[in-house]
Amino acid sequence: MSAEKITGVVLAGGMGRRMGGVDKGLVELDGKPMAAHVLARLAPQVDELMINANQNTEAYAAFGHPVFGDDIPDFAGPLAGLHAALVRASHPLVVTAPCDSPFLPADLVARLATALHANAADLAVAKTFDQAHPVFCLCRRTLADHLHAFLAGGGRKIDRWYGSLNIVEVPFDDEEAAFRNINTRDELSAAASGTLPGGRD
Ligand SMILES: Nc1nc2c(ncn2[C@@H]2O[C@H](COP(=O)(O)OP(=O)(O)OP(=O)(O)O)[C@@H](O)[C@H]2O)c(=O)[nH]1
Ligand SMILES: [Mg+2]
Repeated sequence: MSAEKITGVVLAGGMGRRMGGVDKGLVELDGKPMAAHVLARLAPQVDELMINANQNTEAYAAFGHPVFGDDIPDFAGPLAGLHAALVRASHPLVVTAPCDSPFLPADLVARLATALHANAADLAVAKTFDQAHPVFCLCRRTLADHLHAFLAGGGRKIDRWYGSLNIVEVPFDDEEAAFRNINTRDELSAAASGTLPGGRD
């Protein structure tokens, strides 16, 4: 792990429309909320852990980590959650993981940090083959003002913000299944039974 300390943030601020408008992080997989799966995988990889959620704050607080919502209203997307995280993090680096990817790699943070430092990048982001996984990123806290300006100017698209930065894409081709992403009820049942391929972002 890098000498610079890292704050981990579980992004659970979405509306879960493809699952019928539920709070996806609280939906259970194998008897445990999906956010709890993600927290358990991320906890050993970071020095501080927080949760970004815009609804059901008390339920998220029960996981035992600080919970905060977006500063920008009306579900502006994952960048709003990342911005709120950057301004609250205690540590110089912030890593994000979405609440709906319960199998995330155990070496996610180590590999992102190695690449970030080796390339002197502002942000490291995971990919498998040619599929980007933009909500799995490790980001310098000093980007908070830059991101704020992007959001204040109406920017919402994560790829467009990344396009303005010095980023490094980190291949996880050997761990493709770990990025399995659960957006619908069908994908949830498939993940529980472990029989069907998972969904994409
Ligand atoms: N903070 C914050 N996070 C968001 C927002 N919208 C999506 N996210 C997060 O971004 C990640 C990827 O989002 P999606 O898979 O599209 O989740 P979602 O938006 O809840 O689901 P859909 O409504 O079906 O698209 C998840 O971790 C979401 O919680 C938002 O407005 N604010
Ligand atoms: Mg969405």
